[in-house]
Amino acid sequence: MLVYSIPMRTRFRGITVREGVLLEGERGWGEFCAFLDYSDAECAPWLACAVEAAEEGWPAPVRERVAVNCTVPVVSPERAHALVSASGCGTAKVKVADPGAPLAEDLERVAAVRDALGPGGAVRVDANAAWDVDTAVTAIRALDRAAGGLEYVEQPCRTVEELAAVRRRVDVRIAADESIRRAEDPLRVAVAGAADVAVIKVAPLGGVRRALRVAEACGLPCVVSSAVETSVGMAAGLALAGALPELDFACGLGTLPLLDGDVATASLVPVDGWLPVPTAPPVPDRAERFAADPETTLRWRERLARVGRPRG
Ligand SMILES: O=C(O)CCC(=O)c1ccccc1C(=O)O
Ligand SMILES: [Mg+2]
Repeated sequence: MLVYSIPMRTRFRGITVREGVLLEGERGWGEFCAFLDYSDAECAPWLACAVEAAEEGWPAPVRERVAVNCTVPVVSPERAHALVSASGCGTAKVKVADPGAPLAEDLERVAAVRDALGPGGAVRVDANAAWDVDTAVTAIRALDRAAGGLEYVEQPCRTVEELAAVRRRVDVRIAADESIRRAEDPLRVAVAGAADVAVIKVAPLGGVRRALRVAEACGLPCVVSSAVETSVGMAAGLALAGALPELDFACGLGTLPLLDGDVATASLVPVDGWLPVPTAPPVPDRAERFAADPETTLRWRERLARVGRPRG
C-alpha cells in the first residue's frame, strides 16, 4: 500500500494537492482517492473501484483508444488559450461559475478557448451545480454566444428538477454529473428528460462493471470523466470508456496534465487529444517520489480501514 500526495499545477475544485492510496492485488494496482469532502459511506464505491482493478480486472474493451477533452480550470483567458493550444485536443471543457467570480470572466475564458480551438472544435462548460434556474438560463445563453456555440453545459444546477427546467428553456444540451455520481442510488436516477448527456465516473460509481450498469440504466449518451486520478486510477476510467457499447463524445479523462507529476512512468497523458485503452493498470514505479508525509499517510490508512470495514 502506497499513500501519495501530488501538487496540482492549478487549483481545481478548491484542491491544491491530490492525495490517495495505491493498493496492489492479484491483478495489479488500484487507486482509492475519494475527495476529502466525501463521507465514509460515499467512499465505499471508490474503494470497490480500486479493489476491482487490483483483484478482478476489467471487462474486454470494444475500442483501442478514446478521444478526450482538455480540462480548463478557472484561469485567465491567456492561460486558458495556452492550455488548450498545448493540449492538442479538439474538445475543451471549461470550468465556470466559480464562487465569487463574475460571469464576465467566464465569458472571456470561453471566448479564448474557442479562439484556441478554431471553429471545428467543441467547447463544453461545467458549472458544478452553482446556479439557480434563472441564473443558469441567463448564463448559458451568454456563454453559448461567447463560445460561438456550446456542445453542452454540465450540471448547471443542483437538482434533477432544476436541470429539467433549464433544459426546457435553453437550446444547449444539458449534461448530468453530480446528479448521478452523488445520488443515493445512481442506478435509479431519472435523468432522462432532465439531461441529454450522462457524465459517468468510474470511482464514485463503484468500478467499471457497476458504471456500465449505470450507463445502461440512465439511457443517455455517456461521457466518461475522471476524478483527477493518477495514471493508476485513470486506467480504470479508460477501461470503462473502452467497454461502453457507444461513445459519441470526447471523454473527460485528459486530466493528468493538471497534476504536477505522476506515479507511473507509463503516464496516461493524452497525445493529440487521444488516450489508449489499457488492458491493466500501469505499475506505479514512480510513487516513492510522491510519498505522502507520515501524518497524511496515517490519515489515509485510517480512512481506508473505516471504509473497508463491513457495515451492518
Ligand atoms: O471532465 C473533465 O474534463 C475532468 C474532470 C472534472 O471536471 C472533475 C474532476 C474532479 C471532480 C469533479 C469534476 C467535475 O466534472 O465536476
Ligand atoms: Mg462535472
